[in-house]
Formats: sequence, C-alpha cells, structure tokens
Amino acid sequence: MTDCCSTPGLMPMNQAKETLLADITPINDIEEVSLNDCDFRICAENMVSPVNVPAHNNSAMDGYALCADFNQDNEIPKGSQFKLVGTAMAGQPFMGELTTGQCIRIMTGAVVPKSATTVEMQENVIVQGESIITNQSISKVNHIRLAGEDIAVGEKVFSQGHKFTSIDIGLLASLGVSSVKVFRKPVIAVFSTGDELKSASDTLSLGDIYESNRHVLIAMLKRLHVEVLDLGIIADDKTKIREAFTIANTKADAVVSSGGVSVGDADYTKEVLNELGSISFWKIAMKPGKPFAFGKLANSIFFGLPGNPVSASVTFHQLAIPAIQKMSGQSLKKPIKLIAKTTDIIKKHPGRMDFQRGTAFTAENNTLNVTPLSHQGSGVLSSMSRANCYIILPQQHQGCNAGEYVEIELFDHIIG
Ligand SMILES: Nc1nc2c(c(=O)[nH]1)N[C@H]1C(S)=C(S)[C@@H](COP(=O)(O)OP(=O)(O)OC[C@H]3O[C@@H](n4cnc5c(N)ncnc54)[C@H](O)[C@@H]3O)O[C@H]1N2
Ligand code: MOO
Repeated sequence: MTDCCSTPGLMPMNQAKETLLADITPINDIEEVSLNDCDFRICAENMVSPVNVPAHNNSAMDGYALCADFNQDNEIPKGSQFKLVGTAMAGQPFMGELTTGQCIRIMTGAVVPKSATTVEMQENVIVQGESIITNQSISKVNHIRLAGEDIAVGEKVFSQGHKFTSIDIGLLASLGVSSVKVFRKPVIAVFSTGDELKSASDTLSLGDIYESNRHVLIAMLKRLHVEVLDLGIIADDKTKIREAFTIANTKADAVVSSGGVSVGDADYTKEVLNELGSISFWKIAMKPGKPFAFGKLANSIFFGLPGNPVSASVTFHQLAIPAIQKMSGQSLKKPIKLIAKTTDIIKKHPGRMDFQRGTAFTAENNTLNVTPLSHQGSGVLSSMSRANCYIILPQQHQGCNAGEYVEIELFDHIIG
C-alpha cells in the first residue's frame, strides 16, 4: 500500500533541497566587527596568520635549558654536569648565549636561547651549588615548543564562509588580530497564518488554538544568529497576507510563513505569492511536510511551511535552515548520518521520504540504538520535543521490524 497522502509527481526531497539551494545567492555585504563581537558571525575573507605562534622557541617545562654535546643515541648521559649561568622567565628572556657545558634556569613559556640544545625538567636534575647534574639520560630537543609549530606566519587560518566560534576568537587574539571582516546578517521575516491562531494572552473560543510555529522558527533563527523580523499572526485574509508579504519584500532577505499552503478553502498563501512573485516548487515527497512551497518575491526568497507544527519545524530545519546558512555566506556542511538498530517496529508506506522522530541511545553492548516515538503525527509536537534524532527512511522504504538497522540524524544545536 502506498502512502495515503502521497500524490504522483511530488518532487523528491533531495531534489527539492538541491533546487532550493541552487537558487540562493549569498549576501555579499561585508562589515568589520571587533573580536568580541564575531562569535557566530561568518568570515568574509580568507585569513592568513600575520605572525608565528608561538612567536619564539620557548620552554614547555620549568627546569633548565642546556647546551650539550650529544652521544650517537642523541642523548646526554646520566651524571653530566652543567654550569648555571643565568635565568629566563616568561616575558624576561636570558639575553646571552650558552656554550657547551653551560645551562640556565628556565620557566615554562620563557624564550629558549638559540644555543640551547635541550630543556630538561627540574625533577630530572640535582642542583649542586652553581651547577646541575643530570640524574637520568636526557634526549635532544626535549620540552622545546618551536616557533610557528602551532601556526606559521602566512599560514591560512580561516576560510571565507567559516563560522567563528569561541575558540576561534582565542586563536585570533593569539595572532594579535583585533577585528575581522564578516558578512552582514540576513534579515528573515516570519509570520503565521490562520484565523484559529491566538497568542498566549488571548482567551480561546471554540476552534481556536495557541499559536506555536512562529515561536519555534524564531528560536531556531536566533540560534542561527540572523536578524528576525516578527510579523506576527496574520488572519486568513488575502489583503492582510498581501500586506505581510509586501513588508517582508521591502525589509527582509527571506520570508517564512507557516500555514495556508495546502488545498483548503482558506489556504491563500500560495495564491498571494503567485500574484506578488513566483513559486519555484510546491509539494514534495517528504513526510511530514508535503505541501512545502518555495518561491521568490521581487527582493526576497520565500519559504512556505505547512501549518502542522511538526511539519513546519521539520521542513524549516531540513530545507530553510541550510538555505539561510548559504544566504549568510556560510560554507555548508553535510549533516552526519549514523546507522542505528531500531528497538521497535517502524511503520511506513512507500511514497515519501520520512523524517520520523526517535530517541537514540547507546545500549549496554555499546551499539547505537534508536526507539521511534509512538506518536508520529504531524500535529504531535510533544513527541518531537522528546526526540533527539530523526529516523530517515528513503522514499520507497516500507518500514521494518525491531532489530533492523536504520539511518538516523542526531538533532543539531538549531533544533535540539
Ligand atoms: N485534502 C488535503 N488536505 C490536506 C493535505 C492534502 O494533501 N490534501 N495535506 C495535509 C498536510 S500533509 C498538511 S502538512 C496540512 C498543511 O496544511 P496548511 O499548510 O494549509 O496548514 P493549515 O491548514 O493552515 O494548518 C494545518 C494545521 O496546523 C495548525 N496550525 C497552523 N498554523 C499553526 C501555528 N502557527 N501554530 C500552531 N498550529 C498551527 C492548524 O490549526 C491546523 O490544525 O494540510 C493537510 N491537509
Ligand atoms: O506533510 Mo503533512 O506535513 O504530513 O502533515
């Protein structure tokens, strides 16, 4: 039996994603921000290091920098004696050089003189007056952090499209960089359509529901660190929907609506979009999310999400988020898919690619297992909230028994 809600001619999910991504032009406006403001921002140029890190050969240990002759095994034998001629601290280098048989006291991070052949930990020597004696054999170039061994001057540190992280900020600081060039954040307009939709402060009448999609979408957009233009709840009224699209077209790079994209009598979103712009495709072989629509206004990209809360969240996450990332100038990374053993039967009719919701866990024998959530309905947001992964079943998959293996995708930081 095929999927009851699948109709012939639905665009395969992967084709929909490729078509949509191919239509996105990355933002090219560049701005300069200070180091402490670049977290989550997208690098707008290929960056090379202006300096060596570390800047100088320096000691990895508190101990002694020695100038020694090494035997054939590149070692200094136990019992060798060195005369102490000075001290090097971090930030206070020893200004002279050593000759064979000499050493200096040295602290972690202090510059190692060019003439020093090795550094030994203080635990491995005995101090006798103005000399030290090795209490074990010592190998060459020990405990010296070489100049440029972390990053060499001129080495590429970040590529255009990289999203800066907290650690990257530290790395940039270690290069003496105080500001970076990043792409402007895209502005994303969001609205929900439906006469039945009410805000938390409203009293519900028969048939009304509390609106949730916009809140999910805005939360995901905030995690993406883009600018959000919240256009609120729009009634099932062509004029009001037209107004919302007109505002979005002048102020936003993309507009995301939910609801009104199916075939119901009040499903006006598609109709208005056809008037003001063009629809690239509508209806895909994806469950949940069949009526997903993608198109363009004069100045903005349009994502029309289905109204059902799970359908809206999954299509937004799977299709709109990668598109917005591309629009932001970010290099796209393919999501990591894993293979897990299902603990329960999985039901599926062929016809659409399923993104079922599951909880993945490591079993006692260290194998990755997944339990499909018992309620897979497109309106059951509570089961999505309990899930930590998608169970992805290809279009022609027909379900499987407990103990069989399926592909899963763990929820990322945008949805999880
Ligand atoms: N005859 C057919 N009917 C439907 C089909 C179909 O192919 N033929 N497709 C079904 C599928 S699949 C989906 S998904 C829905 C999507 O319909 P719409 O995008 O037009 O969404 P609405 O009808 O406006 O709403 C559906 C459902 O979701 C609730 N909703 C809507 N917006 C929100 C919101 N912002 N927050 C919370 N809940 C929301 C709404 O009250 C409805 O219950 O169409 C099927 N029908
Ligand atoms: O595609 Mo709808 O999103 O199955 O409920």
